[in-house]
Amino acid sequence: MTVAVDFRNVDIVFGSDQAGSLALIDSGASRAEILEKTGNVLGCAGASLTVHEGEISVLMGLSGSGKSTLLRAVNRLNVVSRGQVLVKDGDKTVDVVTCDEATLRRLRQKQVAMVFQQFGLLPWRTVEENVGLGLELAGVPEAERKERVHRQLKLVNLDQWAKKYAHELSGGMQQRVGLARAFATEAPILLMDEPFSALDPLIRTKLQDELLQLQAELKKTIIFVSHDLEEALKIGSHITIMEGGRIVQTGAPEDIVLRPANDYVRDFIANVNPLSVLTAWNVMRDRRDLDHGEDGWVWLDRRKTTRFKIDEHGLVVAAERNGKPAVWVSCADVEAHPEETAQVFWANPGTSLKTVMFAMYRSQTAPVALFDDQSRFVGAIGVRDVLSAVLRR
Ligand SMILES: Nc1ncnc2c1ncn2[C@@H]1O[C@H](COP(=O)(O)OP(=O)(O)OP(=O)(O)O)[C@@H](O)[C@H]1O
Repeated sequence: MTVAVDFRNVDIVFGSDQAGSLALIDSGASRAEILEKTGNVLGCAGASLTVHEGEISVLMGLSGSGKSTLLRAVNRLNVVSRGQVLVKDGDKTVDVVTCDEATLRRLRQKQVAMVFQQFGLLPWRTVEENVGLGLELAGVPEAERKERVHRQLKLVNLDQWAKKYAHELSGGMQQRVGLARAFATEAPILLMDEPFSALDPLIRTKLQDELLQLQAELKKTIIFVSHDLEEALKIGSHITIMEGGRIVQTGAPEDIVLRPANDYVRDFIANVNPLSVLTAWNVMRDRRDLDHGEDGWVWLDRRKTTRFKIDEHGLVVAAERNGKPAVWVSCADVEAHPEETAQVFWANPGTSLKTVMFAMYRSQTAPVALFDDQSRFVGAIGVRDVLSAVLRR
């Protein structure tokens, strides 16, 4: 995987006593202590985070935790006090902290685009003129500019609105213009600072869906600031949780939900429904950890109600439930099957836990088997595995 942005031990201090503040950071001082002793504000401290190409990396945390500060280091809207911010620039890597002004200007025009919370549209310009602003500043000729602007407006379904002014559009539409403006630069890296938080919940959900659809096609690298964990879990490939200027945890959504690093993260996830993020993979027991009997038989559950006979290729050749022969059926077909005990449902590791639970419900709590892409048996999920994941125990 190619690295698009690499934050290495980034400290950002707002104020004039940089040396004094950095020494305090090194001694582990909190933001409040640094403020008291130096009068400076700690933006972020010791932040290390690697963002790979094509992922949506979400920075999450309470207000003032340092998310925007870190984000704005990527295009040097914030000056880094110490550390490196390495940004992929074609075949090279540029340290934004130390690069010269000309390189920075080129990065801002071609590599890194930004989408703001308050849309940041110029009211005296039409939609198309707003979308084309970055291209105009970069000196892109008019004909090419027009073509690129219209392509982007079409992408966000606003081509009919090209000649309107920002105030004639709803909030959701204005933010789509903001997205189109960022896309128009064709920059591979997008910085999004709470882009949807000024919108009402329904529009917000819709724009999140649209962003995911666009991302599936455009495959940008997106660093996205949010203070809403539901949003982070929905759109993030990785989530980084910040507290008081410091990163407290980075991981895939399910890592955060299953293994919160401290009480701060635990408080965040307290109201998250684990079913919205967990997959079969997160809760299964590996086949090696199951009870193996004779002749290739493996028990799928601790209660020993269900077992499979597995051949030397890892394929299932026979199944038994409550001592009687059973068939194995995909979870995807659960609705099509009559409720009966002589069947065992199977899923893939990527199947949602919700689907697995429904299959369990339909089979009087029988365990669910897991098969890989080649139909080999890889593990099983029993009721207890589900309960412990849902109860986070
Ligand atoms: N330009 C600045 N000058 C001085 N202090 C700043 C500046 N920008 C941010 N700060 C301070 O740095 C700290 C982190 O702010 P930051 O905006 O990064 O937090 P955040 O997590 O993005 O919060 P929010 O969700 O409220 O935007 C805050 O205490 C803030 O007041």
